[in-house]
Amino acid sequence: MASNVSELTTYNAFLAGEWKKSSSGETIAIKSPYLRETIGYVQAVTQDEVDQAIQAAHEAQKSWALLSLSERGAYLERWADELEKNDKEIATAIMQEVGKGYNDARKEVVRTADLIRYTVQEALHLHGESLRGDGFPGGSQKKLGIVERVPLGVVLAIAPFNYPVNLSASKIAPALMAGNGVIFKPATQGSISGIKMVEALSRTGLPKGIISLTTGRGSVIGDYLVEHKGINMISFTGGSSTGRHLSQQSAMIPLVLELGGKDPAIVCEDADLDVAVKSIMNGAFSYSGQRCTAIKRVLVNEKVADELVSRLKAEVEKLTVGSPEDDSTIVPLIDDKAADFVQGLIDDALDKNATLVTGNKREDNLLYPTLLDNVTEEMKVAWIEPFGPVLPVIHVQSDDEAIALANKSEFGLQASVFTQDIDRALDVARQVEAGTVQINGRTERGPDHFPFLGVKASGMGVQGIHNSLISMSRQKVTVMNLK
Ligand SMILES: NC(=O)C1=CN([C@@H]2O[C@H](COP(=O)(O)OP(=O)(O)OC[C@H]3O[C@@H](n4cnc5c(N)ncnc54)[C@H](OP(=O)(O)O)[C@@H]3O)[C@@H](O)[C@H]2O)C=CC1
Ligand SMILES: O=C(O)[C@H](O)COP(=O)(O)O
Repeated sequence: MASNVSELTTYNAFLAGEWKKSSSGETIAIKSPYLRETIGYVQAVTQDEVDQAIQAAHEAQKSWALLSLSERGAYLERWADELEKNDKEIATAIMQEVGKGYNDARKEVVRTADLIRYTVQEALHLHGESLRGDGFPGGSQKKLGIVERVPLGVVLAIAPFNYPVNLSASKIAPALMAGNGVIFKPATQGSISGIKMVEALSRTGLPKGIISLTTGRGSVIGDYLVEHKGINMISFTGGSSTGRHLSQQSAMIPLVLELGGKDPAIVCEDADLDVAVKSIMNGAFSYSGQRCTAIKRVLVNEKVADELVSRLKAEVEKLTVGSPEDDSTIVPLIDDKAADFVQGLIDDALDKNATLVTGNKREDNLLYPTLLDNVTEEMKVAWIEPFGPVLPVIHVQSDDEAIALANKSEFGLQASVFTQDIDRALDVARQVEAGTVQINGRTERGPDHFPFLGVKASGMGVQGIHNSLISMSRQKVTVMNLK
C-alpha cells in the first residue's frame, strides 16, 4: 500500500512492515523552503510505536541474517532499480522539500542507486580469514581460528536534511547487506523524500519489519531512539552539537558520527588559479553551501590574494540565484532560521571590518552569494560553519600560517590545497588535521567507495561503502581445537 492518503498528502510512517498513521494522531507540516508553503504532512510517531518497530526489526533480523548474501543483495538490487524507475518523482520530492536544484536532486537519486549496487557487490566480496594457532609462540597447528563478520542486530540510521535520500541509503544499504534490521529516522525536513525512498524499498517485497521508518522531531523521539536498549549500532550524520549530544546519550553502543566542517581551501602562491577558482566556486557555493564538505574558508597566500579574490568576485557574480526548479546554484536556505544564522555571521564580520567584495543581499531565506575578504581570526565567520552561501577569505604569509589556521578550527572534515608543486602539496596535506585532504580539487565526499571521515568535532568512525559494512558488522571468531 502506498503511503499517500490525501491531496495535500499526509504521509504514513512505515512501522513494522505497515504503512500507517501514528496513534499519536499528530502530524508535522513540511514547508518547502522556496515555495514557502506546506507541501505535506508526516506522522509524529510515538515511543510505543518506536518500541514496536524495534521489536519487529529484531524478530525479522533473525531470518534476514540467515538469507544468503545474494538473496539479500537481490532485494537491494531491486531497490536500486525502483529508485531509478521513479527518479523524477523522488527528485521532485527532494527539490520541493529541501530546495535542491532539480538536476542535482536527480543526480542524488541516480548516485544512490549506484551506491546501493556497489554496496551489494562490496558485501559479496567481503572475506573473512582463518588463523593458525602456531603463529604465536607455544601455539599449535591443531588450533584453527575462523574469523567471520556477523551482523550487530538493529542499526539506527539518522540522516540530515541536505542529502535526504543519498545519506539515508548510505546507511540503510550497508546495514541491510550486513544482515541487520534498520530503524530509519530521517531529518524532519527530508522525511517526504525519505518516505519515497522507503516506498521504493518496500516495493521489493522486503521481509516485513526488517526496516521501519520513524518520522518525528529529533528533539521528541531522538533521545528515546538513541537510548533504546534494542538499538545495537547508531550511524548518524548531522550537526556537531547534535552528534556530541548523541555520543553522550548512547552508552556502550557502536557509533559512527559524520558531523559538520569548516573545510579550508589553502591556496599557495604557485597555485594554478584557474583550477583553484573553479574548485573553490563549486566547492563553496553549490546548493548554497549546504554541504558538510563545502569549502567554508579560503586561506590564501598574500602574494596571490588580490588576484584570487578578484577572480572569485567575477565568478560569484555569475552564479544563478533563485529557484531550484530553474536549477539555480544559489537557492533559498532550508528555513528562515538558517538564513538568520548566516546573516548574523556576515553582519558580525562586517562590523569587525571585513571587506564585502560582493553579496550581502537577502530576500526572506534566499541569501545572495557573499564573498568576504580580509577576514580575521576575531570574526565568527572565520570559525563557525555557516551552512550557507558565504565565503570568508583570510590572507596568510606562508604555508605554515595556513596550516596553523586550518588546524586551529575545532573541525577536521576535509581540506583542499592548491599548488603546482606536488612535494609541497603532500607536505601541507600531511600536516593538516582532516579526514581527507584534496590536492588541486574541491572538498567532496564522493566517490562513494572512498573512506569518508571527519576528525576532531567533525566526526568519529568512518563511512564510505566498505567501511560502513565493516562498522555495521562485527568479527565473530570460532576456534577449532582439532585432535
Ligand atoms: N559530515 C557529514 O557527512 C555531514 C554533516 N552534515 C552536517 O549536518 C548539519 C546539517 O544537517 P541538519 O539536518 O540540520 O543536522 P541536525 O543535527 O539538526 O539533524 C540531523 C538529524 O539528527 C536528528 N536529531 C536532532 N536531534 C536529535 C536527537 N536528540 N536525537 C537523535 N536525533 C536527533 C534530526 O532530526 P530532526 O530533523 O527531526 O530534528 C536529523 O534527523 C551541518 O552541520 C552539516 O555539516 C550534513 C551532511 C553530511
Ligand atoms: O552532506 C554532505 O554535505 C555530504 O556528505 C557531502 O557530499 P558531497 O561532497 O558529495 O556533496
